[in-house]
Amino acid sequence: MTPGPVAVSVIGLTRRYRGHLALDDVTIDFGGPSITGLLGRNGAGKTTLLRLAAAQELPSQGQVLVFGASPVENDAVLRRMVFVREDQAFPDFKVRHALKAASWFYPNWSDAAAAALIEEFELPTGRAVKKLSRGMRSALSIVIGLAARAEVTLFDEPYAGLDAVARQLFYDRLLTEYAEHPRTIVLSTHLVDEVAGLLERVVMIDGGRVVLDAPADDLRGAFTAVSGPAAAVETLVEGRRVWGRRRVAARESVVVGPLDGVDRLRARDLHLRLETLSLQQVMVHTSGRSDGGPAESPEESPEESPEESPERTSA
Ligand SMILES: Nc1ncnc2c1ncn2[C@@H]1O[C@H](COP(=O)(O)OP(=O)(O)OP(=O)(O)O)[C@@H](O)[C@H]1O
Repeated sequence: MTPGPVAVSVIGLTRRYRGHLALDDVTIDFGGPSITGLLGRNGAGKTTLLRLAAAQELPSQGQVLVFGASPVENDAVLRRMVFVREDQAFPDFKVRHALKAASWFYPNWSDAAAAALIEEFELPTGRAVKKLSRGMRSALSIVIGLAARAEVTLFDEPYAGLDAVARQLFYDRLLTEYAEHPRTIVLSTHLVDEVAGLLERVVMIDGGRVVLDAPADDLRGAFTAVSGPAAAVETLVEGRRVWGRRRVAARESVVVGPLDGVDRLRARDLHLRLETLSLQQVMVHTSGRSDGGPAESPEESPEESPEESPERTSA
C-alpha cells in the first residue's frame, strides 16, 4: 500500500441541483486505515458526497482531493479507489467478464479473494449479469468492492436485495479483508444498528451538512433521551446541549449527552424517564434537529463537564 497524503480530503464541498442544496459546504477527511459509517436519512446527501469523492459528478463549489490530487479524469487516482453503490449498473457482461474487467482495472486486485467470495455468495460466474437477481447483483458489486483491495473503498448502501444472511457474510468478510489488508473504508447505510459494531468512526449527515463526526466508541451509550412532563425535562436539561427535542402536548423527550450520577438522581426525583440510545436512535434524534450546532462528539460538548463518562445502561 502506497503511503502518502490523506486518502480523501473534502474541502468546502457544495452540490446544488437546480437550486436544491444536496450538499452544503462540507469539509471532512477520510484518512488512514479506518471503517467509517456514513449515516443519515433518505436524501441527507450521503450518495452525493460519495459520488463527488469518486469523481462521478462535479461539485458546484469546493474541492475533493484523493491522495492529494483531484480524482476527476485522473486514472492513476481512480485505480486506487473503488466505489460500490446500490443497484450498480454493469455492461452487458457475464459475471466472470465483469470480474475480469475489474481485475484489469485495480492494481491490488486479488483473484484468490474474489474466488473465495464468489463461492461464499454462490454467484454463478457463467450467468449474464442482467439475469442475476437483485441480491446477486449486489453480491457481485460487493465481491468487486472487496477483491479490488483499493486503498479507498466506498460502499454506498451496497446491499439492495441482500438477505440478512448475505448481509452478515458481507460484514464478516469486510472485517476480515480490513484486518488483513487495512484500507480507508466508508460505508453509507441506513442499517445503523446492524453495522454499528463494525464502525470505528461515525459521520452523520443531515440536510447536506455533517451534524456529527465522532469515534464510534464515544457514541455508544453516550446519548440519553430524557422524557416526561416538559417543565421537569427542561429543568434537568437546562444549560446542556440538546441534540434532539420532541414535544407532544405537555410531554417532552429531549436528547442530551452523557448524564452523571447526580443528574440521574435528579431525574429520578423529577420522575423522568431516561433511555440510553442506540446509534440508530441517535440518528433519528439528531436528524432534523433544530439547534443546528457544529458537528462534534457529545463528550466534547462545551456545556458538559469533561469528567462525565458515557452512560452505558438504561436507567
Ligand atoms: N441528480 C439529481 N438531481 C436532482 N436532485 C438530486 C440529484 N441527486 C440527488 N438529488 C437530491 O439531493 C439530495 C441528496 O440526495 P442523496 O442521494 O445524496 O441522498 P442520500 O443521503 O444518499 O439518500 P438515500 O439514503 O435515500 O440514498 C436529495 O434531496 C436528492 O433528491
